[in-house]
Amino acid sequence: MAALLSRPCFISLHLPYRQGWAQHLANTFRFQPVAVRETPRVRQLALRQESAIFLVNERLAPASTSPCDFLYDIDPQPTLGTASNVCFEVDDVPGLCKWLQSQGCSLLVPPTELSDEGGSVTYGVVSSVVGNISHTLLDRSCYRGPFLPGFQPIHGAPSATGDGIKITHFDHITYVCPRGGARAALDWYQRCFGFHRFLLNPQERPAEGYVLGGQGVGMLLLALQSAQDTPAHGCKLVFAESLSQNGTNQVDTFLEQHGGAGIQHVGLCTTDIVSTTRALQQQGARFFTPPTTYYSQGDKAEEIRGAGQDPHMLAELGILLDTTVPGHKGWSGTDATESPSREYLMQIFTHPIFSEETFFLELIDRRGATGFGEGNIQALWKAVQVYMDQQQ
Ligand SMILES: O=C(O)C(=O)Cc1ccc(O)cc1
Repeated sequence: MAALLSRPCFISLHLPYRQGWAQHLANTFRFQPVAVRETPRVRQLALRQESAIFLVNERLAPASTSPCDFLYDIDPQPTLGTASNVCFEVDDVPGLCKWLQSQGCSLLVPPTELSDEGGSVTYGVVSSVVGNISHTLLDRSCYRGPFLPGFQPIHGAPSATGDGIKITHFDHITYVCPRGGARAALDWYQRCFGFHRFLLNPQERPAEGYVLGGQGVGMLLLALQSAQDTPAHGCKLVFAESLSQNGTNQVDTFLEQHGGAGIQHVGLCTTDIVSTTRALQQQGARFFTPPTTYYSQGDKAEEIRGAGQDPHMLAELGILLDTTVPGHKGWSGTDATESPSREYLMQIFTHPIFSEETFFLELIDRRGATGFGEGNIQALWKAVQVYMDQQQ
């Protein structure tokens, strides 16, 4: 009985003492604070934009917390900033927890029922096989309140509407796995949670995964999609593993500075990346800018124009674009501009959110393309390299 999981209900972030990132998420990214829970030791704030919800967990005192201080989550020791929990809605929390335990998974919080005037929910927390990641399994089918029992609603907070920011849902969650660990993680999520394999690129061989090589990128990517989701709206899980020899890339740096495997980034789906990026930059969000050669290499400008976008505008904002053609074996650099039915995607990546070079956010605007393009990942890795050199 593998679980049938739907789209994530929320992604939970843990901040070290006195790192007020919740304000940034609200003021800069225009996530709307919808509910709060405060105890003498912790504050938990739920912020939402359409169906994307972050639960931001803060410590209110430097003293160590107990594992049960955070409701619907557990405390991921040590205390560095981390995105460590993904909550999925499920139908039968006790049945699923029992089955996961029979598969050798550790149950961190047994099935627990909580209620208030809005109704009742049942949740449990299990640990993932990847790093410090845990999953809250939640049945809120009998709950009508604004967020979850135990939280106070926040009314009247400003919404993003009218700002040009258009974020609709979580598109994907990318995990960094230790070397040799991506395949085992993929198998675990398929077996335990019923996720389906998803090929990221027309060139990907299912047995090998999407291997990116050359020009400084050595990485293996494998991806899954939850069983109930459609390709257009499903949240994917992406497992990244470094294959590179020199150990100074984005994936190895994550492992080193995060103290092990975990969630590296969350892709936020936007329906208008140009207006969203412009608005976020005006609010002070910092994004990686690709090398200037990105827009002048080969026939990139032609490819961008062929997709109906303006190369100068994308270059000014730092937005990346990759094209594919349905049924065609290549991605960017192919003869995509000759096809009327091309599919493409645009992406941009924020600087790391915490003081370590670890977790970041991505904006992704999919125009029919469901995977990722190698050209964009190469541009990101180069931009990160320049950024890290400047930090030293
Ligand atoms: O392009 C994306 O959004 C991905 O999720 C692929 C990816 C994985 C790891 C990286 O360090 C950079 C890119």
